[in-house]
Amino acid sequence: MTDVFTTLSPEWYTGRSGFLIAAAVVAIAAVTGVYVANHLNPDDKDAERFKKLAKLPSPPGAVPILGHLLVVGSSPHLKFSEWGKTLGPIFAVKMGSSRTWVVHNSPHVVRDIMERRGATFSDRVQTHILGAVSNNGDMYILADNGPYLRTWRKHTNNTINKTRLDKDYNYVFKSETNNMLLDLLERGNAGPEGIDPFHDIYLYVINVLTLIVFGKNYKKDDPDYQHILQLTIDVMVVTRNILEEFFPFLSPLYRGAVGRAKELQLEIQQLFGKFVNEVRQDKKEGNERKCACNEFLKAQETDEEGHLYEAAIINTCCTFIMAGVDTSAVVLMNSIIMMARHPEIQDRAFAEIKANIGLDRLPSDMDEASLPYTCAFITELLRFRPPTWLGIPHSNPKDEEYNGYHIPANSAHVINMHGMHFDPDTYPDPYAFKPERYLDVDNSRQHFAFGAGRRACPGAFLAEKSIFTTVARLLWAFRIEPPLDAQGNPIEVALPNISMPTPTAARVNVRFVPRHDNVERVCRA
Ligand code: HEM
Repeated sequence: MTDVFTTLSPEWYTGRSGFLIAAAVVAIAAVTGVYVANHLNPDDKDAERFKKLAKLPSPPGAVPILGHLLVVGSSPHLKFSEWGKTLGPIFAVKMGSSRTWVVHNSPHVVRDIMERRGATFSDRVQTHILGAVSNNGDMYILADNGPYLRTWRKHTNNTINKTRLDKDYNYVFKSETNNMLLDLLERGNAGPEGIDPFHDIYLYVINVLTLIVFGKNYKKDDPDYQHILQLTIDVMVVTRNILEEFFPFLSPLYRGAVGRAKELQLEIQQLFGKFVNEVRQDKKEGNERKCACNEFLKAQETDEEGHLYEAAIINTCCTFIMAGVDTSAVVLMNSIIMMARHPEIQDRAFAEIKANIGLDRLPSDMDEASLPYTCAFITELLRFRPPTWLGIPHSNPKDEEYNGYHIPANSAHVINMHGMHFDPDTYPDPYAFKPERYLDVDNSRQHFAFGAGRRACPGAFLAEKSIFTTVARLLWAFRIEPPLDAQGNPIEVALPNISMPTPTAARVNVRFVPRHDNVERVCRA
């Protein structure tokens, strides 16, 4: 905006017209100023207001160009939690030369900003790499808030809400866990060194998702399965490249990564396009598959808004798989690690399962209400080691005010799960793994693993159902024990690493020792 009072600076008027003119001009300006202030572009008025607001507290140590990057280091969540102790529940850091990052360090800030003001704080942070890999937001996980996102969140909810999952997809969790248990029964206790269940877990989570999305599952050596697994890893690697976000002025240096992201998008369109076509073909031939993709194709026939175009369907199907595979696999691997480290927790959970379900059938997700300790184990797992410590940043397209602070336009908002999940006021003895902390407390906000507000994970029900079924069945079938050294002594299974902001699934060896003789019979029944 042109600032009336800057235009009327002394240099401007004294040099040319003398004090009389100056006085007249000032008088006119005063009147005009009132008029202009009342009729300014609202954005300009806002800009004035925002200038007067306090700046968010910020830690020391920022330097030109790099901002706080050097002091933040490679474990930002750990540093944010440390800073939160002195800076309070919300503060700002400068990550590189670009936007302000706003750290949400307390549940009430997340509630006030992301939940109550979801209409304003629900864009995503955009970079060329993210734009390329997502086909400019066709993968709606990376799209800004708007009609496209709303349409796809609506279709997601219609397809994988709790009722639909219970009604249409229960068989998926049951059959896929059975396959995994039988495989582990065969290989899991063959030698003292145990086995690494990484591929069993990935096969399970990918099959759960491909069955729900495309009505199709795979064997480990199927080339399509291998391709999905590889793409999941490649997309994860390319989207982790966030230096472009921190130093946008170096954009020529990122061409290689943007090119790679475009290649991956092409690969996604080919592979997932093939899957979508198979579903379409079956539909044409009257063999409609019961799957999310088929529902999207049906909705496409009556789509008036134009958001269900081919690339959108392909990328949404792919998003379900990309968003759900690693996250669920990390949680399941962590569940195995925590079981191996805590025989007393396993024994208590098994006792609960045996008493309430018995050994003649497998537990299912319908048993949640009668297995509170098993549920508490999973909740504690999501508090103690969520698959990401900072979630996916939200953004606000315009300048905003919060509690007297100015939140600059295009800020990136992160939920610092680490700070909140280890807050001793909410979770006494926070670094201890204690499922029982959830048994007597009515704590509806138990963790932030699934994010918050309008962008909160729409796959949370699916993930919870899948994780509960798997964990309850592993506990029912096996005692998970650490591997043994040459002398037959147990080798401690390491805790999942806490230093990575987005950890990958841990690689560990454990032994799956059958708890009873019914495992094979019941799994094959
Ligand atoms: C333990 C498993 C999972 C965890 C911990 C998890 C966590 C998250 C988090 C933190 C976000 C970002 C939320 C935010 O911005 O506030 C998210 C978004 C998302 N998740 Fe999940 N997720 C899991 C499994 C799944 C599954 C199985 C699906 C499959 C449908 C899925 C689909 C999505 C999608 C589509 C989004 C983007 C939502 C949007 O941008 O509006 N997630 N998830």
